Amino acid sequence: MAGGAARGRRHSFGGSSSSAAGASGGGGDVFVRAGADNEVYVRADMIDLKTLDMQLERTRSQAWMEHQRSQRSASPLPEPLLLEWEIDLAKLDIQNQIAHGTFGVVYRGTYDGLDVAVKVLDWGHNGQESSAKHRAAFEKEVAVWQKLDHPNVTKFVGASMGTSQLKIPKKGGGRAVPKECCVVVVEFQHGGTLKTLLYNHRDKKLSYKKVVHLALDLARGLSYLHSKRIMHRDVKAENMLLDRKRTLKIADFGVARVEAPSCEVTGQTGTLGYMAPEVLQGKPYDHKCDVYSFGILLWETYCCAIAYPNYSLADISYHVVKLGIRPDIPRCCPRAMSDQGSRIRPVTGNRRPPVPVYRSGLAGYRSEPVEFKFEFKLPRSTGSDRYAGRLDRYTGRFGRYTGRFGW
Ligand SMILES: Nc1ncnc2c1ncn2[C@@H]1O[C@H](COP(=O)(O)OP(=O)(O)OP(=O)(O)O)[C@@H](O)[C@H]1O
Repeated sequence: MAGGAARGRRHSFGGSSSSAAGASGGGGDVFVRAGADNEVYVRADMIDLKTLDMQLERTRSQAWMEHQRSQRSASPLPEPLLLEWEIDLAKLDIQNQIAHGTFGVVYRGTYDGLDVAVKVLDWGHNGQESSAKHRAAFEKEVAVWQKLDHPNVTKFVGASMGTSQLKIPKKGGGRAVPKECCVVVVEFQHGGTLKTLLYNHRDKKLSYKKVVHLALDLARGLSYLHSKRIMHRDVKAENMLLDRKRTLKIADFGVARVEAPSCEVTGQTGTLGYMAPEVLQGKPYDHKCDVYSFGILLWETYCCAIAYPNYSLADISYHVVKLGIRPDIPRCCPRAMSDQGSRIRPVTGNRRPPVPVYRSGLAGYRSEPVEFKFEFKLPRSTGSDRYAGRLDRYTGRFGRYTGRFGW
């Protein structure tokens, strides 16, 4: 009460205390009574302003905390914190189904207004152990993909590690939506897969210029991945998507691995025809296995055909590993792409002349290990030396594949 009075009348004190009468205490008293109504005043010279300010501050902060607490209890549950890559399901609109993958369904949709492909993963009901394994693989895929940013790599938008709140329209048909599903959202690519493009050109082949553009896109994308120490391990036509301008984008990091420095991995991962001999044999391998697959895919892109159609694992292993057979390069292939004569050298140490393997065809294939360099120049007709220059630069990085690659 006294404090309140003190605050309320502080300004009126002025020099009035000297005229105050009827002091209630000795010279040290703070309070004085004055006037007929015995009003209580405070002696200005005795007020400890510092303590008063501290008290005031304490009261104010208590009131503020009280206010915050009441606000919190009035509002609904706090928003859960989203991880860096976690999608906000409220912004996801799933539309029609576009494909069935091995472990789920791919839908088209939008995320926050962006055209996206939504991969809803379903690992079946093969027991908790298998599901945990797949989940761990999925987490790895997300961890690899979310950090990537390159024009030739499909852009990762986000993921959800397990949700029961997906709204999937029934009309698409297909499998029932699993109760708890993991979801990957990536930028939608409007041009379909490279596999479809090659199939559509099985009769009328792609122009050479287009082949080189696609090869460059793939080379740049792979080179970027390798610079981040990532092996894709499943380079194949199905996993290459095209945008509206037919720029190639590497997709599907399901089996991609981050390569530990100076470390090789084992395990047969990939797709038969694209697997490097060392992978087929179950030997240790590193990022060079992608270079081998790149070569096979380059051949497929040029020929608009499948490298080893209808081969079983046993057939491919026998032909590729034991006989050292590789796809035959057509004679019509421009020398700039096919003639690796000056680039293929035995790495056995003896300086024999370069081996123009492709000319002799499969019958004359030399099986000694060769150093293969993807180095081709555009012919003048394409009117662009720029690409040749870039490709040369890229070649430097890719030029160390020393498997049995005998074009
Ligand atoms: N970003 C995308 N834009 C457009 N279509 C896509 C996209 N991602 C995937 N698809 C389509 O979905 C198909 C399957 O996708 P994806 O290969 O990622 O699934 P998957 O389950 O990993 O399949 P698999 O393991 O059999 O290779 C692709 O072939 C393509 O047609």
